[in-house]
Amino acid sequence: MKSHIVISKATIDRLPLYFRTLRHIQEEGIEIISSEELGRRIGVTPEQIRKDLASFGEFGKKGVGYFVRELIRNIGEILGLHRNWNIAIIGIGHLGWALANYKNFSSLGFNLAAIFDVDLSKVGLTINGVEVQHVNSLEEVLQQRQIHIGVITVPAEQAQKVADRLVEAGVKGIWNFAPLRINVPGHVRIISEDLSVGLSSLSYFLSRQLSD
Ligand SMILES: NC(=O)c1ccc[n+]([C@@H]2O[C@H](COP(=O)([O-])OP(=O)(O)OC[C@H]3O[C@@H](n4cnc5c(N)ncnc54)[C@H](O)[C@@H]3O)[C@@H](O)[C@H]2O)c1
Repeated sequence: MKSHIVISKATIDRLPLYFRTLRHIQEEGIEIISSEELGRRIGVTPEQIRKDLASFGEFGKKGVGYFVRELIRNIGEILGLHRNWNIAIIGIGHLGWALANYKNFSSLGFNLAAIFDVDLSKVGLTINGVEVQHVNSLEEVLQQRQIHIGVITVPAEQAQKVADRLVEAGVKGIWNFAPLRINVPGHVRIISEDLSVGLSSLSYFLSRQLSD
């Protein structure tokens, strides 16, 4: 990778899209793909793809295209997906349950290694091969199982407290679904998802259409 170049967040956000699309292309048995065809499938311009990939090195062959297998490997390495990340889900309610059962995470190298909840009626259940443990044992289990990423799916009022415990236990990445801003120290990376953002954007565009 070209270390002196600052990569924009927009570029990094597009890489998983390239990765996912290339994997579908590979499943179709296609070995070489042009940036035009890749762009058509993803809905971005070929120039954008070439520019994004050029930030990380030289991929593809002029006049030939990208070698699909090689590009999947390269993008996977850029995204760190060649490592295996152990993840823990905290809060196995509606959303936690859905995430725990999402099979695609494991194909990307994310290993669901622990699940916690405070509700005794859920403790002891097995979900996607992982036993739900009481949140009281969070620190001990996180250390034993070398958890890298904590997924927060508890009610908002519990989320900061859970995040503090994750940080204290040594987790370096947090994927937060609770609808509030969570504070973490600088060495911890946090990504917050807000599903209402997508719906609100749709609402914005539909409102414009209706008032035209
Ligand atoms: N359901 C959705 O579609 C959705 C979408 C976006 C965001 N969210 C957010 O995700 C979070 C979870 O939503 P949900 O619908 O799954 O809620 P839920 O009430 O169904 O589940 C929450 C779970 O967290 C557990 N819990 C509570 N306190 C805990 C603690 N201190 N430690 C461990 N577990 C604890 C509860 O026992 C329960 O099992 C909320 O913050 C919600 O706002 C939900």
